[in-house]
Amino acid sequence: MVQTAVLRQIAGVAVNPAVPDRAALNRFIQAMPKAELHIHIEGSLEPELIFELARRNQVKLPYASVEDLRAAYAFTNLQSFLDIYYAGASVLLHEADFFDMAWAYFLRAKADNVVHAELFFDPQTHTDRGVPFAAVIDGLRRACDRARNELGIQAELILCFLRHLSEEAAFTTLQQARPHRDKFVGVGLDSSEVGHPPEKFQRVFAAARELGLRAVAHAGEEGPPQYIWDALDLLQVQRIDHGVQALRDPVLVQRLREQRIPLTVCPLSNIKLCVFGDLAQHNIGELLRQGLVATINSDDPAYFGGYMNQNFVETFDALQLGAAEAITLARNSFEASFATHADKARYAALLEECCREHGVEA
Ligand SMILES: Nc1ncnc2[nH]cnc12
Ligand SMILES: [Zn+2]
Repeated sequence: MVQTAVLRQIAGVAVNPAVPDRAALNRFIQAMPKAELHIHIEGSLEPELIFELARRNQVKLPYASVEDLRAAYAFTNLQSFLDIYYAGASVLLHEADFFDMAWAYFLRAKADNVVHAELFFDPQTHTDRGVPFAAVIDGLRRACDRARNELGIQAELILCFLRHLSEEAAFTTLQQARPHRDKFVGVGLDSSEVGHPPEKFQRVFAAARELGLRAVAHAGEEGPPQYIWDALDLLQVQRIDHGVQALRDPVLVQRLREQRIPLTVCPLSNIKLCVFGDLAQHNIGELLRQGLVATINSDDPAYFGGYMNQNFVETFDALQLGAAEAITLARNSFEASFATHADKARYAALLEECCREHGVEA
């Protein structure tokens, strides 16, 4: 049924006179309310802010200038990116630094009409350098609260364990997080995927679920479909981050479709990290045609060349997607979010209003 509905929508847009050209479609995408569910807040740290914080905190960087740093953003795979990403985060020392980083992201997200955002953060990247856990989470939480009050963006935090580190280190982090339980909604799993399968973190995810936390995990970014199975069965996650390798396993696709397990896909990230050769080869169109609850997200926008709307517009151009897919992706993002029922209803109403204003069939 779901698949039929998607196909009908896709068929509809090809002849939809309400969206006559790419420029009109881009205006609709720009205005469309959307949720961002896969953003590493440390990956929103723009080179300019890295240099400003380095100066403020007297941290020496191995790059002479913003341009020098940007020139180093030529990645061949996930690990080549992570090495630079962790180096960039070394300028974050104080509560105010975490606030400034997240606030800069929220201003950018507002410009893209993001109405709901769930931010990943990597506490171990900071606590391992001696930064107190409280400085990290309090700065981020303060920015989330201000985003809600001043920008109308509902924002939540998801604590990610670094999978290249040990299970014991993840347990220590969960312990540090316990007094701050009310400041974040879930746990995730990120960093180097291949060689660090979900099973390594089965017990720590069980402990997190005991605390009433939601669970998500990166799986099937570079790693095999089996990691997606294991994230679902062993970690009992509610969403899969990336998941683009799922199409290699038709039985897995059937499960994802039937259980409506969302995939938080990040097209520009996948190109920058060489998961696909170019956007025309990206499989997000196919994921939608297969009836999966796929969403579009920016991952690490300061490193990968674009925030939400850039991801949408470049992907839509390359794959010749239309308004029907844009609406499906926005709806999927709300469905996949950890928003309350009341907020989900409000987002749906905003989307309908946007469709009406742009003459697009909802
Ligand atoms: N794309 C990505 N995959 C895994 N870990 C990450 N940490 C930041 N970005 C990441
Ligand atoms: Zn990610």
